[in-house]
Amino acid sequence: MATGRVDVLRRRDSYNYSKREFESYRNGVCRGDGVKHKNGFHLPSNVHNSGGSERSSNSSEPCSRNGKTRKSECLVQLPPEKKRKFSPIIWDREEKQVRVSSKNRVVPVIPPSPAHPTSVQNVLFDGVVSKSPVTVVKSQEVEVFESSVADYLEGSCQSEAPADLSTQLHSEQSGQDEQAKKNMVHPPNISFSRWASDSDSPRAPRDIADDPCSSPESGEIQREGSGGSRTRVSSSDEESSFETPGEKYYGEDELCDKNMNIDKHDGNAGVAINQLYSDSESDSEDDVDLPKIEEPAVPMQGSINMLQGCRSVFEYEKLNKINEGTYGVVYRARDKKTGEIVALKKVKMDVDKGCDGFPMSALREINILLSFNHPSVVGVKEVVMDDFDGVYMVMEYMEYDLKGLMESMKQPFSIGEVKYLMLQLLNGVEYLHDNWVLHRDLKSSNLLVNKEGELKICDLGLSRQYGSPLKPYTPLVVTLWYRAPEILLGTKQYSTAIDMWSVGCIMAELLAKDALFKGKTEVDQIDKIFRMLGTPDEKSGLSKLPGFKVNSVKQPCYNHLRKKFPAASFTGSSPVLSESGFDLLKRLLSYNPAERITAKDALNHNWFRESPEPRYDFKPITPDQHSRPVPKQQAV
Ligand SMILES: Nc1ncnc2c1ncn2[C@@H]1O[C@H](COP(=O)(O)OP(=O)(O)OP(=O)(O)O)[C@@H](O)[C@H]1O
Repeated sequence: MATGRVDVLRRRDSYNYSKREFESYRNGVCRGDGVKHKNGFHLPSNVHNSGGSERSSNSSEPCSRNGKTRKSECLVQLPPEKKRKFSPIIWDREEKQVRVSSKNRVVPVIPPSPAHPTSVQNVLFDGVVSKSPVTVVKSQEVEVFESSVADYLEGSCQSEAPADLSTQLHSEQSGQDEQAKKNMVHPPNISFSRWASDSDSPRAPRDIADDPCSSPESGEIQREGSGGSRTRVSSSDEESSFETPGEKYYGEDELCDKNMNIDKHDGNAGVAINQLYSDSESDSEDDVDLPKIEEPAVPMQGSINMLQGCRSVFEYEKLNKINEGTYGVVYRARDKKTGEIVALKKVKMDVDKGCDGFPMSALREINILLSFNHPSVVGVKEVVMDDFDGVYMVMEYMEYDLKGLMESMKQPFSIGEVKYLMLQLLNGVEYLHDNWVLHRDLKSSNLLVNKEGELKICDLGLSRQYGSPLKPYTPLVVTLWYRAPEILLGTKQYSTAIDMWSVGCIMAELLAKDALFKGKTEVDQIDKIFRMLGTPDEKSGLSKLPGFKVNSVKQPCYNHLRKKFPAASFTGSSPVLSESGFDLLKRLLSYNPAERITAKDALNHNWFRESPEPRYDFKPITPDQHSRPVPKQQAV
């Protein structure tokens, strides 16, 4: 067995240990060793074992979720693994694999030989068979990804091609690229089959959700180019029901969207979204001469049966509009059959044209969220459509977003509450990063909280799998406040550290109930950062970046940050932060991306162990931020 595989297994075991605990807690599993935590996230060991205000893990606690007893969940459950629910990529150096598609096609996956260590044939996106040989010697991850994207781009979706894939992986530090590439050949703690199944068994048909069109690697989203604005319409009073066939409806944005869907896109949404559910016809050449494998009659547990196609949005009753972002309008709705309250995010069709006119951001978000499975990442249950090719993501409903929650609070969160929220956030970010996904738009309004106090990351429209080229944001659309200095200063190579900077900004915001750096322009933003954190020195690497020369503020490092978060406050006007807490904040806001703390290390930071301990019993007390009374005419 290759070293890489051993590392994988070791890592997987250690993950399952913590995951078992938190999943069992979340699912209300009645038995299990150790302390269970409300949102099932990884905890530092001595926090684990501490009692205090931690929520009870009493074994007699009824198994319940959302107040309903679920007998089945009282059984011992196998912990979900730290991987995607299904995978767009098969990486396996060990064994031959077959890929099964919805068309009963089987594509052999040829393991790379030492002579061809980077065979592209071992990487297949569903619906796209790798054809392009790759001869340049690069890290395996870079190569497989690059070839897949290239193949994808040869197909039906004309997305922007990556320009320089070889220099991206983990290489924020100039001069370390070579080492980074070497590391990537046998990366420590990185699986060669990160997304593949444990068993290396044939891929199940559910994998077809990861359609080539929906591949997050397949094109760069530039919000600034989208023409969309980031104006939010919060909890609009305007109510409108989903139009059923033969009915008329008058909701303003629905009318707009309807016209867009019909006139501008001519059904392309349907084409694109159906590609999430069934194999593309465009690769039909691969159907030839391939042996068939029976599809399992019953979909695997926890999976979504992608072969069924999209259900209709009319399965849901719209209750009210929650919010509107750049890429979607989010509604609160009720499942007509089960009565479950859900959030429906209607994809805006006019923001960016990715695949067949369907917004690439939405394809990415759908693809990633459908395949992800983590308590701190918002769950997407299914994708539904209306009669006008309007596409909706059906998500678990969350009563608050952190920004709105803070706005409704008179006092900032307590330190224990901040710790609990930070632990959940870090667990979610760790999961994204472990699955090679950069969120790239972490901010308080993209962190949802439910009435149980569970925090979940949402809005993965800008996210992408790293290893691909990443372009700097521009100030026009994406919120500046959480943007890492290296991006502001024009770096073209960035990685997970950009999310960690955002996490640092969020930590400060949670403590102070106010955003840390509220710049109006990119220059203003970087100026505010430098004034607060000091002028970066040579070692930070920032001074070499193109944008650095415009900044002339000279400040000693981190002094002002400490003033804002003092160790003690006699007036009570500033949020108090211990040495340890300040150390974590400083490391999150480290100028040098290579030195910026990772999610994993942050989770093990001493701050979470010291008193006061995280408030696991935290529940927001403000009324449901996203709900509205249901108008009579819409009642079931
Ligand atoms: N599952 C959910 N439950 C409740 N509210 C949600 C849910 N998902 C999103 N929202 C609300 O809708 C808002 C917008 O959602 P989201 O960020 O996904 O849309 P977007 O168009 O991608 O926004 P952005 O402009 O930030 O990119 C969120 O800030 C939140 O208030």
